[in-house]
Amino acid sequence: MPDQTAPETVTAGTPERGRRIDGKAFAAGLRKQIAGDVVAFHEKHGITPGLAVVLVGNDPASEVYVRNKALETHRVGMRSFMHMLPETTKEAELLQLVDRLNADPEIHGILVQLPLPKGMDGRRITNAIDPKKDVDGLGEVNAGRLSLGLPGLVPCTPLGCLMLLKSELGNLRGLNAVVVGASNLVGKPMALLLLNEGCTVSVAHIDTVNPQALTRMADILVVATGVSGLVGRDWVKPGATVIDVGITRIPASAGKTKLVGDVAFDEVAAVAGRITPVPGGVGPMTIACLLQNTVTAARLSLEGAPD
Ligand SMILES: Nc1nc(=O)c2c([nH]1)NC[C@@H]1CN(c3ccc(C(=O)N[C@@H](CCC(=O)O)C(=O)O)cc3)C=[N+]21
Repeated sequence: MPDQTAPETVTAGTPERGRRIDGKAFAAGLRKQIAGDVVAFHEKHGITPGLAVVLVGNDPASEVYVRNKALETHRVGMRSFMHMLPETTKEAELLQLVDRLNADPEIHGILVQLPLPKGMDGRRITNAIDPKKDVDGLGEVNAGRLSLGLPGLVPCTPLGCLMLLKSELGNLRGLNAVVVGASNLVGKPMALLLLNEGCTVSVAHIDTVNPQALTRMADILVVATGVSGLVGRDWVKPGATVIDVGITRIPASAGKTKLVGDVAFDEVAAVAGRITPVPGGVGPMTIACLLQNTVTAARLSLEGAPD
């Protein structure tokens, strides 16, 4: 269908530039589907999926974010259990809570908000979560499964990015994908997901010499560094699909703040084929995928159980 809003200077045959990928709308559609799955799951099994979110410490931004997760969990008909622990919580107490949540049959998904306060071993906590309830997909079992291309729970942010890419581009096989950032939370699992889809994948990171030389070859460019505005127009191949995972809060006018991504949106939109905005791109997809993983975890809880 022709785009009625396109400027008249865009004629047939001119490649599309800078189309905004609406993650917020996509996430809303996904939530509708999840709400339907939750009803069907309850009708079939008499079980309502439940998600436990644990926040240690009182970072106000994290508190808002954790409350949003709880609201969205209720909106799709699932149960939400919030645990807000003081900054002074001992690692052993947190491990005890995780064990209780592991054993609780009403809880199908467990998420411990990261980063944890200094002195706590995040790896140890993450690994203490039952792999069947690890809706963040960050434990060693699920990370290992992803690296082997086996089914498992996949980290929410990369999963959301992949959904957007598949809905925009269809089959990704053979495309050149470059991931900027190699974190365990986003960059590494993103690279593995793209590899499992048949992309030719490169990962640029903090020690990469001349990352632009790599990124300029990318059909798919995923940026997850936390460095706001890092990626400018000279990093991007004309027509590429750009996914901006970064979210940084910066001061704006009149004492307000605003969110910006790792990609310099306006200048990159002029060369990219499609691009996700910040806010309204990857962020809402992350939460929708968390809800989806909770339904998946509820299904996993039935495995091995009699019908
Ligand atoms: N165990 C763990 N898992 C996580 O997935 C995790 C975490 N810890 N710690 C913190 C980061 C951050 N994160 C975000 C998800 C959605 C938005 C989001 O919805 N952003 C909206 C804007 C929200 C606003 O206006 O503040 C948007 O981009 O449109 C933001 C940030 C998940 N994280």
